Amino acid sequence: MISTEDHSCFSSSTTVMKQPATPMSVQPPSTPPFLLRLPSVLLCLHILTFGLSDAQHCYDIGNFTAAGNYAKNRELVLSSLASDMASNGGFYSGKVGKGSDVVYVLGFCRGDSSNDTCFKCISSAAEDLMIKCPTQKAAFSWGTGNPPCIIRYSNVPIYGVKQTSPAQMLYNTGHVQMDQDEFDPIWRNLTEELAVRASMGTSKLKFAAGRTSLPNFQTMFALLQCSPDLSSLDCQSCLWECIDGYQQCCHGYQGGVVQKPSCIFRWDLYPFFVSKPGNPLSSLSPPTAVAEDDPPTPPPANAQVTCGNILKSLRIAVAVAGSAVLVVMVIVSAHCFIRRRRSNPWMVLSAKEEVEIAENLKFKISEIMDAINFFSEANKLGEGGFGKVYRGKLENGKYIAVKRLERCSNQGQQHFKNEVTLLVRLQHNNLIKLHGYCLEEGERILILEFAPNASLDGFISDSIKRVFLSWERRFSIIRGIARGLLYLHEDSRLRIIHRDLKPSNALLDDNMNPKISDFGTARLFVLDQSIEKTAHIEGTSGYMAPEYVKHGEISVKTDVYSFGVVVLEIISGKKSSYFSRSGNSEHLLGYAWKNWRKGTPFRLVDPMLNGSATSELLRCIHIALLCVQENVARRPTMGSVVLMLGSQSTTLPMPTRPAYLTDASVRGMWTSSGNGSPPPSTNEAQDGSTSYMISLSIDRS
Ligand SMILES: Nc1ncnc2c1ncn2[C@@H]1O[C@H](COP(=O)(O)OP(=O)(O)OP(=O)(O)O)[C@@H](O)[C@H]1O
Repeated sequence: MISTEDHSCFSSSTTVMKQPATPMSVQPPSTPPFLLRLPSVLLCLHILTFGLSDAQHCYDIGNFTAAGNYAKNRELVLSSLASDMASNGGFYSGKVGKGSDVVYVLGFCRGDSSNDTCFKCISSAAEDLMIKCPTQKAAFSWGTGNPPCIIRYSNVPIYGVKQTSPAQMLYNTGHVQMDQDEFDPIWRNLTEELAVRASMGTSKLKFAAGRTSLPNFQTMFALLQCSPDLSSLDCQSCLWECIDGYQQCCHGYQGGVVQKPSCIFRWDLYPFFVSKPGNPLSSLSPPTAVAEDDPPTPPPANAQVTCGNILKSLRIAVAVAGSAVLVVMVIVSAHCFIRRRRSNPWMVLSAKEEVEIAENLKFKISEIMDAINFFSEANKLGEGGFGKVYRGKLENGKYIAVKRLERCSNQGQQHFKNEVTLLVRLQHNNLIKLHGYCLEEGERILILEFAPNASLDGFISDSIKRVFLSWERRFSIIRGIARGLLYLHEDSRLRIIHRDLKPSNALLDDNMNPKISDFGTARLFVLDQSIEKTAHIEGTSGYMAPEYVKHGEISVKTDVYSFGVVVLEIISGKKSSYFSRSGNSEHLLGYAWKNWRKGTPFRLVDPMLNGSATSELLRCIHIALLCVQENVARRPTMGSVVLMLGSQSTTLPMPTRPAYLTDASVRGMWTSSGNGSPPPSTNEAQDGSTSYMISLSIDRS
């Protein structure tokens, strides 16, 4: 359980005095803890003397009379809120009264609260609200409990309404004790991944917490939560604002809190949240959850800044100056605003900009119906595991591809969320663009950039269309796919593993430029994490790396493996499934390896490529074989692949034996494993390849 001292330094000067001298595990071992803490405690006290903002905020939208019905209704709704929440699992939304006297209320506790702490936090916050906002028609409180809780009431409906101001920010006055440039991407990856996870929660709980290791042996912990009534998009944008807001005000410090009426964010270098078996923290990986009995240790010192109130706080701070330390703090705080963009030059969009984009992306169902002629078969481009894809034309003449997800599938719901939340933030010439989405009338529709030449798959498996694939074109497609994957793995704001790279997910625009598509199975990854284990295998036979199929291990190298298979297919003009279908039990990778070993690699090459640049071809076979090696560590990263493809002079290491699983062996493994896994759900494509979805019983230890 979190001690009261943990919260104290952020919110109460009395409890700051009680702050125990327990050394934090996050401090460098060589420095005596009291020396490290001393200046920080001084800072903390100094900052706290200029006054903290209240945990409550009374909105200035009108007053009620103390003897009127609104007052009675408010008292009724607030005094019963704690028990209403206790019986509703920590989140409650309701209303009391009629007409102009109706009072709407909403409350939620932090996801790691116990029933007891939740109850206490809500009860005292409700009481405080009645005292501190005696006649105001709308107000909210972050509570004074630890963990905190949020209450809002208003005379207008608030369920599902995102409220992001005012915000409260607090930061830990200790500084990050490692190279900031090395630290920043790790921080961003953890917080951004948790923001996505939290936003994908349920209508009862949108909460994610986790941790990641830092190169200096410290551990970073973060927790993000939204009011569960928010939509995923609203939740995510609220959390992005918290993350960006923290960066703006407090970049460089070693912990902080950003609280808004609709969402909260906290991070630090010590375990400040509680994980119990069975609560949402336990199921998060990566980052891993903190063990239940990890003692929550207080930070060395903290200070507070109220966002939206920052300038006010700074003015007061200057007024109580006399303390050189405060002046330094002021300068540093002001400096943070300027530093943020400089420290994140690649952070192109702010959270606000992203929300605007998400809003602009909403399409009306009527617009889509007009564009694709009411889902007419004549407009159908193809069909995947989760629904059909149609070609359409918007009123402005622009062509689009409309992906309509099956109505009934839960899995489809997850895929839909995944595609929207990822695609909205990805911008690269080799990734398909998201033009919009539609969620009307029970439909889940993605409006995508239209690729006039459809998928690479259609060219490889069609002996007539394949003629158009000269070696120059194939090589340019290979390089384009490599660049798209590199962007996903290393260059975008997020680390993304695609998990289902295959020729049907490489679409071709009118210049035959490849665009990676289908992010339904894509997975966000934490930067410093090399391997994650998943119990949910999704992908297509022939393209999935063996360690992923057998053990659920995902890493960037699983995509590298799929890339290698795709390159061999492009070079050979044959699908990996071709060999097993033609009665020949040999897999494409086995065939390629055998000929490589025998010194006859050109046997693999599509006869249509006779006379093409042989050294380039040979180099591509070589690179592809490096990508599909059994030894995961030996497979190159996409960064190395792009380099190797771009220069004929880079020396390539010798490939070792590839690993592959035939379709039959995948099926056999899953049906006879006896590991309790259910049989895979499959979707057999016309070409004979099979898409798999299976939940494995894997050992997560
Ligand atoms: N943006 C697009 N432009 C043009 N054609 C497209 C577009 N998106 C998809 N298609 C076509 O629709 C087909 C189905 O696409 P979808 O992404 O739904 O599934 P898939 O990748 O083929 O299979 P799976 O869902 O099993 O991975 C594709 O093979 C392609 O031919």
